[in-house]
Amino acid sequence: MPSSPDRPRAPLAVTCGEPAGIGPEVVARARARTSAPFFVLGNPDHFAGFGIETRTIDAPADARSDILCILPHDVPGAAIPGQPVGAQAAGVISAIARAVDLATTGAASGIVTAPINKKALKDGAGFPHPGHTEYLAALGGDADVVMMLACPELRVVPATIHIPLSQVPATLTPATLETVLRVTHAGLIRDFGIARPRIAVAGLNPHAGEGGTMGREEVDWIADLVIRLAPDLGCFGPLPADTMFHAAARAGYDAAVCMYHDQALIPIKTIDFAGGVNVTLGLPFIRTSPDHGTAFDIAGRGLADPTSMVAAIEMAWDMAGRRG
Ligand SMILES: NC(=O)C1=CN([C@@H]2O[C@H](COP(=O)(O)OP(=O)(O)OC[C@H]3O[C@@H](n4cnc5c(N)ncnc54)[C@H](O)[C@@H]3O)[C@@H](O)[C@H]2O)C=CC1
Ligand SMILES: NCC(=O)COP(=O)(O)O
Repeated sequence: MPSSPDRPRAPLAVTCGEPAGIGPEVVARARARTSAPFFVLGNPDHFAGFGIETRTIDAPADARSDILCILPHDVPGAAIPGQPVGAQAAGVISAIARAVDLATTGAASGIVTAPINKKALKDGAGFPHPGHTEYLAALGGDADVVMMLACPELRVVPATIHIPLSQVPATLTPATLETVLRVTHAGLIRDFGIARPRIAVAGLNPHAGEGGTMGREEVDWIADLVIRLAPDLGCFGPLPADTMFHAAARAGYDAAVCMYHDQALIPIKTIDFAGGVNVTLGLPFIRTSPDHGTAFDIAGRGLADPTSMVAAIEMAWDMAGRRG
């Protein structure tokens, strides 16, 4: 059942992510750093040992904000830092689907995903998706979704996501870029409260092609598309990507739509790796995630910084409040 202004919001559903990674640690440590209500779906044993009091609950409505509440989910066996266990992969995946069900029925206000290791899920359970974003799009009825990474100084959207660089030019089409721009525009209004979003569009090629001398996509179609959509979507460009992320340039837009994964993610992870949040726009439910991955190199060593997980939880909670 969806929430409304006169009914208390349901807690957030946090997924356990890869047990061999830093997900359980950052979820546990996040509990002490935010008052937003959440529970985590996973194996309670995986959340012990972080010095955070835990409690197993029977239903989302039992979640409390002063204690780490765990709704048990079948992810069998011990968590071994840095070493994924094949038999756990199916549970990691089904926890995501269960969280989506809870959000869809209103038992959860939204979902926050702890990081998964894509290779571990492929090896362990044949996971066919390159990441959460694509899996959630499928669970959301093949929704047109957009990956946005956001921190206080910058929001970026990669128009193509988890594909080889060699496939980017063929995957980018006027139709796909138009969809990305429309979903981004709608998300900035709905979830970030920006009445008239300004969207900067990066070029694909060095110097945004420099008039066709370094690649033709910009002159062949990107510029025309951006001009056509500008009155509706407040977009402009294509801009040379190397000069659109310095502080003065960032002040001129609310989000930068980039052509491929690293063009978008390198600037934001450089500016604010600790505080960045990954949010999926276009889904019929709220989903955020920390910007980092499973970090096997530091798992189990007490070094994981929970700041991004805290920011992801608080962003999802704010969005839930905004949506009502
Ligand atoms: N939302 C998700 O499920 C995401 C999953 N991944 C997956 O994570 C796996 C590892 O990816 P990598 O590229 O190595 O990125 P990573 O983010 O896991 O690690 C990169 C570097 O940052 C450090 N680091 C990451 N998070 C940290 C934290 N909270 N505190 C302190 N240091 C931290 C790590 O120790 C490592 O040196 C891959 O399988 C990737 O696909 C990556 C990004 C997001
Ligand atoms: N590099 C971002 C990333 O891998 C996160 O992807 P997703 O699992 O949120 O789709």
